[in-house]
Amino acid sequence: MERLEVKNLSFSFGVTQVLDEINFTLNKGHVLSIVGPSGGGKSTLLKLCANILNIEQGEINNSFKYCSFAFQDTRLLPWKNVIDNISLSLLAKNINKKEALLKAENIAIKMGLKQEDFDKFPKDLSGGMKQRVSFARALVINPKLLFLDEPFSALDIGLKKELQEYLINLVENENLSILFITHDLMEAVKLSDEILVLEPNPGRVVKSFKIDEQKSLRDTNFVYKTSAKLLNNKYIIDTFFKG
Ligand SMILES: Nc1ncnc2c1ncn2[C@@H]1O[C@H](COP(=O)(O)OP(=O)(O)OP(=O)(O)O)[C@@H](O)[C@H]1O
Repeated sequence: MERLEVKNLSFSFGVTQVLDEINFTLNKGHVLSIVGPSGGGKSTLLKLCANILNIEQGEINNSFKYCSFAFQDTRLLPWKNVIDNISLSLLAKNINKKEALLKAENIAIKMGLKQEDFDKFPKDLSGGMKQRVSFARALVINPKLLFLDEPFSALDIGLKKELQEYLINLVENENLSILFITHDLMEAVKLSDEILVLEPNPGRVVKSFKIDEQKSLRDTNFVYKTSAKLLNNKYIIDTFFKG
């Protein structure tokens, strides 16, 4: 079965150790969140898993066939319009231009973009629209593993809910797997099968929580209650409030 396996992973920037002996496994069709305070090494961990940074110590085995990313900072190419930004990853896979454009348009519509937006450049898009484009670009290749780094942080609650529900549908019905980095416990509770708490200086996993409730049934009440319970947990208190 496809999986992402992280074994004894440690990492330093120069003399500063950022991650210390991280271990976890993300299985197919599961969502694993890493939560922790700012500067704790969450983004570094995700970049190592996504092969954006080189591993120094430890091991990462990723057997998922197609992986893609969405970050808080959408990193759209400013000189390309909406559809060209989305279709780029397809063209990189040698899919012919006509088919790539059609696929890009289809996913753009699914992500709530309108035909009149297709020719716009990133500078003419709102933050929410840019994030829709970023998700479309990530999903157009039909990834099996999605790396998400705080992609909902700057979004209004309506768009956040819409994109989260879209992802939950892909996880539950198409076995999408997600490695999700966030400092928002409620987001993690809404989406995850498992939440790892990353204590900073250096980043170490100090606690893991499993959530069994079916994701599509996690309403606001469930998310509030579960988050409130976690906020009373010693490890969460120590990591977020005493760190
Ligand atoms: N390229 C870099 N060079 C040197 N130090 C870095 C670099 N990137 C990150 N760091 C440092 O590594 C530590 C962890 O940063 P990282 O961005 O991984 O944390 P984070 O938990 O994702 O934080 P946030 O939630 O604020 O994004 C921080 O002290 C940061 O200053």
